Amino acid sequence: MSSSSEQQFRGPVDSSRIPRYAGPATFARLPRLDEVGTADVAVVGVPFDSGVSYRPGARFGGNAIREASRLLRPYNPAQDASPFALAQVADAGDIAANPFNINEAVETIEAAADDLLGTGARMMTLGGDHTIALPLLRSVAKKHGPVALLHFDAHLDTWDTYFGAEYTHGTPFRRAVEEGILDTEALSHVGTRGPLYGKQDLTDDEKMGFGIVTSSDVYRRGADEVADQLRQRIGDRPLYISIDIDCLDPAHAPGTGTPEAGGMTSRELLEILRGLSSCNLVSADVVEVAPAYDHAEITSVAASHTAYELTTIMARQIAASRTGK
Ligand SMILES: N=C(N)NCCCC(=O)O
Ligand SMILES: [Zn+2]
Ligand SMILES: [Zn+2]
Repeated sequence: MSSSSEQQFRGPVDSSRIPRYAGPATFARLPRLDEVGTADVAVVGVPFDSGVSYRPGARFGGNAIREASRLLRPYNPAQDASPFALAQVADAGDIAANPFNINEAVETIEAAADDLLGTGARMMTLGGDHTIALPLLRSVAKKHGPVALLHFDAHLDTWDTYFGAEYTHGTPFRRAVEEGILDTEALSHVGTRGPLYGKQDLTDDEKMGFGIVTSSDVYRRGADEVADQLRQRIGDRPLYISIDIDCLDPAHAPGTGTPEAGGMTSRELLEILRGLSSCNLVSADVVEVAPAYDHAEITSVAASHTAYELTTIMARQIAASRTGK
């Protein structure tokens, strides 16, 4: 048997031989899951946006991120790692969720996530609107128990209901706390800003256990200090990172459904993520990319690089646990 250090994984199409704009788009031009059998990290799309409260269109986000990811290269200097050589990363295609029935869609997403996690893969999910974080977290918690959550977003997404609906893109984390699937000792929002319905929104959120790092905090304190603080709060708990692309300023991510002025830069987001590379990241999502409002792929490029950093964190940890380091 070959030693683990000699393990070969099928990586992206070689862009020096086949131009990167040729052929169908998978994330980072990686193989499809059915081409490799099983994967350590499964990149999966969830084209669902029936939970939005304002502009629709995030159902097209996953494929826009795949298209924008054609330019990613195999070596990530910021984390000194070649993620696709450290672990098998593959594109698992899309979860087909019912656009006309939110409750059924939530069940479908949870069941499909159970199947993927059941193969031993970690999930790198491309949304879709933020509703999808709830079924993904349910599935992750079945495997790991209540998880630490790092939630990058302009919004709290801990509101109660919209028009009486429990499952929407503004409510997934309140439901998750109610269901006991989050570790309430380690919950943080990052990038929060913008007007709220009332001060009570903040009181409720704090009662649920969330800490808040606003986008102004990131600006004033800097990415390194913020990442240090988050790392201390998370410790070695199993961690889920959920990234609503509207955590970025509309200048950095115009293609999204509920934009708010005064957000983080994409550089700040990527730097914070790199500062979390030692955390036990069990799965992650990038949601709320709505390409109809995008220009020149600004938003989907930012989202593809975000997913690349998250994938790199997971691949490094998988490789380290394989070699026992
Ligand atoms: N973009 C997300 N996930 N949530 C925004 C909800 C904002 C609102 O309609 O009040
Ligand atoms: Zn948001
Ligand atoms: Zn959100």
